[in-house]
Amino acid sequence: MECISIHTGQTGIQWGLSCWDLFSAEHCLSPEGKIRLSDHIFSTSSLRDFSPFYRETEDGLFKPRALFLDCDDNVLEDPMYGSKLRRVDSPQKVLGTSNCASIFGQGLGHNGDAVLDKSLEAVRRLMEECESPQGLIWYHSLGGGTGSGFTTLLARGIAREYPELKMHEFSLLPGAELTCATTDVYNSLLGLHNSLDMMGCSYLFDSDVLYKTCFNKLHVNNPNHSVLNTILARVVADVTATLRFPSIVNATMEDIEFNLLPIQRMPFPVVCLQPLLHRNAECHDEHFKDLVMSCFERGNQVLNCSPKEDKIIRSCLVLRGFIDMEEVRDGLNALKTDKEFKFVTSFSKTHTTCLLNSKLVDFADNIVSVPRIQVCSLTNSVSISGIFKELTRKFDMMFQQKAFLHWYYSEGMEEDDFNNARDEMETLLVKYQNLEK
Ligand SMILES: Nc1nc2c(ncn2[C@@H]2O[C@H](COP(=O)(O)OP(=O)(O)OP(=O)(O)O)[C@@H](O)[C@H]2O)c(=O)[nH]1
Repeated sequence: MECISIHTGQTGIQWGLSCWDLFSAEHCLSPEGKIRLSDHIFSTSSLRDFSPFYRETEDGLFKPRALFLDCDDNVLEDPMYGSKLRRVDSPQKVLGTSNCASIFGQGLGHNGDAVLDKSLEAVRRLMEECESPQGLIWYHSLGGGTGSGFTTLLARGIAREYPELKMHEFSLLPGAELTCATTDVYNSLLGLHNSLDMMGCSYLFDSDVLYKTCFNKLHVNNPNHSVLNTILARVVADVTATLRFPSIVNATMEDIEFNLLPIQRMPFPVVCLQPLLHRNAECHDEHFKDLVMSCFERGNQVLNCSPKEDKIIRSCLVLRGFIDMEEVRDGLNALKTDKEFKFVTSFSKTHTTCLLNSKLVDFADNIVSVPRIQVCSLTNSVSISGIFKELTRKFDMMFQQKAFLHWYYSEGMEEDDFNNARDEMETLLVKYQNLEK
């Protein structure tokens, strides 16, 4: 069951390139796609593990089932990401000539249109190489015009042609620390409207929270995009591990939706990865029980929320590395008996767990330590509604002033597009409110 990854806009491409560095290391592949036999003998992965995320070429190389799409080609100018993107096969990348100036309307409108046909063609080519495609996994920023607007345009086009495909996404919410456009707020809300319409599962990340994680936990004083992307790659590698390696739980995109997201149009689990330490930090061999409990603490999340403080709809833990079963039993018992967890009991009373005996590895440019065991929690919790409330508040402030709307209207968008996105967000907030009662 193959998954095709689609990386849109500068963030989507750069973050994606970091992810593929790590995926390749975990699957014992060289950057060119050759199997590293020496690594492979000692790893727990087998050749059959490649097929969901890699296609085999006629000359025996394993290449990512991935597309790198942008309305401009600025990423080529970046010394590190530019050289990595040049190595990607031409049919797997489509780069236009003008960026969307952080306007959703430009990605949805003429700039997006300019690269739409070639992008759809590239999707068709990758689909033809799949035996049993299950879906698409998107990577993008919600703040950028391409990441929000073009993602929406292309997702609609693909859904028309392949309505049976599942769609999941990794989306970066804008932050103030590393450049931020005033139109970010509109783009994010309009982009989230697309998430509600199209995505079966949407993992959100907050740039500012990641930035603070760098300062406070990794002690990196001046984190650039490359640093943030290696952290994001570590998290994504764990979230996708059940799709990439043999797993009993969450082995398909459909399983993930079934296990984690029982309510329609509420596709937002909160992700947390533990431990997350700088690679040069003194590494304590942490006990599984402590790692699991720390997954629910506010300061360890990738979003500014705390899944434990509000009701949990469903929750799932992905455990990786070499895990002692005694340790696991101990940890899961502590979790089960912790009275602080509040569940929406019509959906769940406890956490689901999947164990993956896949080896944790180092990769190029990585700044995070590689521990013996790693825990990633995926929690569908009411606590994420605080993020949407804050975004809506900022949106309302700008929209009431009609600030910057002419940049969107000149691309053919209308007031109703904004009203509809805002109404959908209100419906979502009410649904969360009702669950908390
Ligand atoms: N984490 C991370 N953030 C990035 C990266 N590149 C840009 N950003 C941030 O993403 C936001 C803008 O999104 P981009 O991805 O640059 O925009 P885009 O989707 O290409 O859209 P346009 O530039 O409007 O065409 C800004 O807040 C940037 O600081 C990256 O590689 N990693």
